[in-house]
Amino acid sequence: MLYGRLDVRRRETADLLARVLRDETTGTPQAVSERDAAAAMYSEQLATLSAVEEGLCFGRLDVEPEALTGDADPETPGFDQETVYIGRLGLLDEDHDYEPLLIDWRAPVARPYYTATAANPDGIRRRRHLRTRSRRVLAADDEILDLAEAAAAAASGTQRGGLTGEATLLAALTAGRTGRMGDIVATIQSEQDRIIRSGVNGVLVVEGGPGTGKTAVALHRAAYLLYTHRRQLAKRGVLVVGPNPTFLRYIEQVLPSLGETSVLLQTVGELYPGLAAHGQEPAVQAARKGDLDMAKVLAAAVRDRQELPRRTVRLVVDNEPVEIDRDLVAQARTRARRTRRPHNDAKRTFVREAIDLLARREHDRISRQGSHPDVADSDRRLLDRGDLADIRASMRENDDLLAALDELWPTLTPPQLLIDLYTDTKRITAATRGWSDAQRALLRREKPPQHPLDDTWWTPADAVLLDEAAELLGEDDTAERERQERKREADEAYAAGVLEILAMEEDWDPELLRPTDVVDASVLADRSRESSYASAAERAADDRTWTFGHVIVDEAQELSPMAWRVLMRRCPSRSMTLVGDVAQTGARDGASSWHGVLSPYVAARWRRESLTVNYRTPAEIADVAADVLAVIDPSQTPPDSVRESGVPPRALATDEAGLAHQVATTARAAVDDVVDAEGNGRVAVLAPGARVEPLRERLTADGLLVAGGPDDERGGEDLEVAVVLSTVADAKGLEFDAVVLVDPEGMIGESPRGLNDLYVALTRATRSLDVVHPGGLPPVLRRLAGAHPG
Ligand SMILES: Nc1ncnc2c1ncn2[C@@H]1O[C@H](COP(=O)(O)OP(=O)(O)OP(=O)(O)O)[C@@H](O)[C@H]1O
Repeated sequence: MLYGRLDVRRRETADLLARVLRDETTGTPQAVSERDAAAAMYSEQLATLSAVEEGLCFGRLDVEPEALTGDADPETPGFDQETVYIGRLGLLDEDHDYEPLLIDWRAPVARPYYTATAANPDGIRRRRHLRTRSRRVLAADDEILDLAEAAAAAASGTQRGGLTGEATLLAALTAGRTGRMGDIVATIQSEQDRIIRSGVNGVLVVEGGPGTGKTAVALHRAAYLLYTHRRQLAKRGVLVVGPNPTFLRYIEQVLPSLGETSVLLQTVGELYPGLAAHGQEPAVQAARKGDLDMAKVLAAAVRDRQELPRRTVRLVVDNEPVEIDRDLVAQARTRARRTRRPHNDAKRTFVREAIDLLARREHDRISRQGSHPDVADSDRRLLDRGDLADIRASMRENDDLLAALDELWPTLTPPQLLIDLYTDTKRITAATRGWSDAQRALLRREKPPQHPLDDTWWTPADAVLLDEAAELLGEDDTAERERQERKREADEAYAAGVLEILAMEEDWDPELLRPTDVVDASVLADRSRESSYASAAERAADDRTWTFGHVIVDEAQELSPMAWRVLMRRCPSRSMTLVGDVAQTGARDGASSWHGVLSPYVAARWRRESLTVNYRTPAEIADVAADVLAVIDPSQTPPDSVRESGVPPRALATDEAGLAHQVATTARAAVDDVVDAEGNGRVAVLAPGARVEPLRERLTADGLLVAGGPDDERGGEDLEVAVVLSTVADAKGLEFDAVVLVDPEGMIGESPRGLNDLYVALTRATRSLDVVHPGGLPPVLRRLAGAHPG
């Protein structure tokens, strides 16, 4: 019945869209704009309706009749129903007084589906979990929320305490991985739900060990916030920042599958518009560029470009000699700097002041000449020419003079500033007072990029510096902004009219997707700007000064202090969700404490939530990881694994000569073990950086790896193949059915945070773990040796 209803909705929306697109307009800009706005809206609705096909309805709540008399808000759909069905979106029954047929998982009435327990049933008698594939029900699991029955079930071993919908949850957790993260709407657990629905304001830090669902929770929180605070957030959009392109590919389908499109996913390297920086550099170098000190260095680098001439510059303007000397430039420079405006903006002051000073000098000189008693009357016309305003005007039009001033205070773009700095030792020295030569050498680059925004030349740390440089350089776009603001106001007034007409014209389904629910006048006006129907997310991607309604940072422990500075600029409201695990920090300049990261921006005003259950790693593997955590930070408690796999992790000893062979054999066995006939199941070979390329050759030759990456512009690893070979840094946040971990000793030795890397590598597997070690087994992994001596 629900799918039938969904089909009707889709048909209706498709018809409306078709009608709008067919519509003959009068051809006036307004009519075109009106049609395009309606078309964009229907397309968006259609996308949402298509996205919910799989798992449309996944739960049912039976409410105690007496609980219905509570003081629930009568506006809330389903508040007075004894049975409610929970699903991916809300559907109403138009023929029966708009009774809710399906309740959106984010609506308040759906909440007990995730939080009710036998001890605290929240008015719920029974909770049913439906497992479906396509339009077929595969299984239904019931939970009776009654203490006595729960105790009996626990005693008989059929139900374990603390988990909601255990059978459905375990089915989800043990399913073979596809290389893309899926949503968890059907099985969100109580501690996760609390975080997902936490208030939108302020900074929320979510901590939890590996596999506790931090990423899943962060993405569902984005969907929840957009649903609950649509008006506030749809317009500004939500930004999700992830650690690398591979990770973004891994998660990019989750939000669209929840019907959300106003979310922009970016890596740090993409924060500067027009650039997807993925150049490589050593960790020490990235750390140096990520230090907060770089803000001062860049400011100094900009000041260094506001030069004093070494020698007096001599020019001829209007047949008169003009001299630009140090004193004059110094004066003009001081005045320009005093404006405290960005460099390119302050340039106008510099040029105006310099010309003014030159003109005065010239004026004085001419006046002196003109009043000399020996000057013949015929030459007194010089005095007329000595009119100050005239002198200024002709100087302002003199190309040579302007070029000379331009050299002293050049207009700069952010890439130019950085390229000029990196490629010139003298400039580096001038900007880095107090640095050692070794530190300075970390900024030096030999060759400039072919193209100013070459993605492979710039590194993610550079992208952050480009943003900082853009702040310091600025652009003088005041006039342009004013023009746009005026146009926006006019567009908004117009859009309000369009909406009114749309609302009157159609017999709108009074559900979630009435036009006025999806867009308001300002959103519509935004969309119709320059006939571009880009979503807030798309427009935000092109605009460095865009500020978001909410910012979510995943693997937040990896961000450098400079990157935090940029993100805080993108979110002046400080409505943020930061998820991470300090024990997994791999970056040298990453966070070792949240307090250190946040206090410069929000002082002590942030709240913390924790996740404690590990949904990914089976207990056998988690125990090995826990030994490593105990060395990294003994004060941390490892999360509890939700299940055992029955497959003990193995250590496989080899030597240098036999390493590649051992890795290939182990990976092949893992593929046979975990990849099923439908192609589900993924294997990762995780190795220290230096071993990746030699292994790639071998695994490709053996037919285990396919050459070539994904063919979209984001880059990163292709995750939809059976075997992935990667460093730990690139596997951050990902998961695989089986992991072959190569050379743990090498991994530990590779960086000062090598143990953290080992910890991350150990916690990627949902089923099996094999550790191939060419040298001895590191003491921290002795548990593996115990299980498999030798
Ligand atoms: N409530 C849930 N129902 C079903 N699956 C879940 C649930 N919570 C988490 N998972 C699954 O557990 C796995 C780990 O989740 P996720 O990647 O979000 O963890 P994480 O805390 O971000 O891990 P890491 O710190 O290692 O990146 C994912 O496959 C996720 O889908």
